[in-house]
Amino acid sequence: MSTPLLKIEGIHKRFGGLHALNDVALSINAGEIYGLIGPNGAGKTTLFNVLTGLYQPDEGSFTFNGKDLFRQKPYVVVESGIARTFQNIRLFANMTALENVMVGQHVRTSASVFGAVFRGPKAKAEEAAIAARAQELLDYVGIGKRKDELARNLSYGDQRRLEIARALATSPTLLALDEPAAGMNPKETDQLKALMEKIRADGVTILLIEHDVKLMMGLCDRIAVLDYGKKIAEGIPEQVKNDPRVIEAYLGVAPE
Ligand SMILES: Nc1ncnc2c1ncn2[C@@H]1O[C@H](COP(=O)(O)OP(=O)(O)OP(=O)(O)O)[C@@H](O)[C@H]1O
Repeated sequence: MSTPLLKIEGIHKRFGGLHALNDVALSINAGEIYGLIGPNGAGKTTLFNVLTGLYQPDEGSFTFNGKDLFRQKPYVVVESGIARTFQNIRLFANMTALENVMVGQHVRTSASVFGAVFRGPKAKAEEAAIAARAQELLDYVGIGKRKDELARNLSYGDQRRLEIARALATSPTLLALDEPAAGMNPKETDQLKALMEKIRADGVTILLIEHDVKLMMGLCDRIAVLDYGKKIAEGIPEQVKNDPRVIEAYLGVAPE
């Protein structure tokens, strides 16, 4: 079997007396769309925060693309090829859509601050290339015509697309999306599903948290279920949907 792209084992994260992640293990293969579901407070976002360096896990191991990322800083995680979006949209509200994506690219560019301030030919050429790439990414997610709009004036669905474009600007190998369909209407959700399928077809692996179970069942190759910080099930959507532990976790009662 090939080595997984991302592998975590024995991850624990405690907040005081609360055991938010309890011995969580999972591995994600390159090219997968891997879903993470579970009731409110199950630990999904905490796991994202651990995987992106925002939270330091107490125990465990974490490798990505052959590199040890256990307890690494967020910028190291991004440089290693993991990008994310947030459950609560975190855009620069008073910057344009284009500028938001340009900011996302700085992790992969080389011009120094000195060069940017004095705007030598190298800095100017690099800035033009960054703007062109940002425009490409806006086109890619379907909001190219809105490039000059301030982020705060975009519709909710377009803001979510812009967050994805900004994350893609770091040229990730794995894109982690925290509830990207939250607040979307059915049409926007369908468009988002198509966008995620396109991103995967273009070679980016996707890790996805989402409460929209129908979307998850139709989109994910595999799904893991968290409940009270523990992984209680993992498998293809059909298996997970019919797993008695999952039904109990969601409904609060054991199935008949
Ligand atoms: N920084 C923190 N300090 C203290 N407790 C936290 C912190 N972050 C998360 N928690 C707690 O950890 C538990 C897991 O929360 P988390 O946000 O990971 O759940 P979730 O599965 O993403 O939930 P939701 O679906 O509601 O977003 C919750 O009880 C939450 O209150």
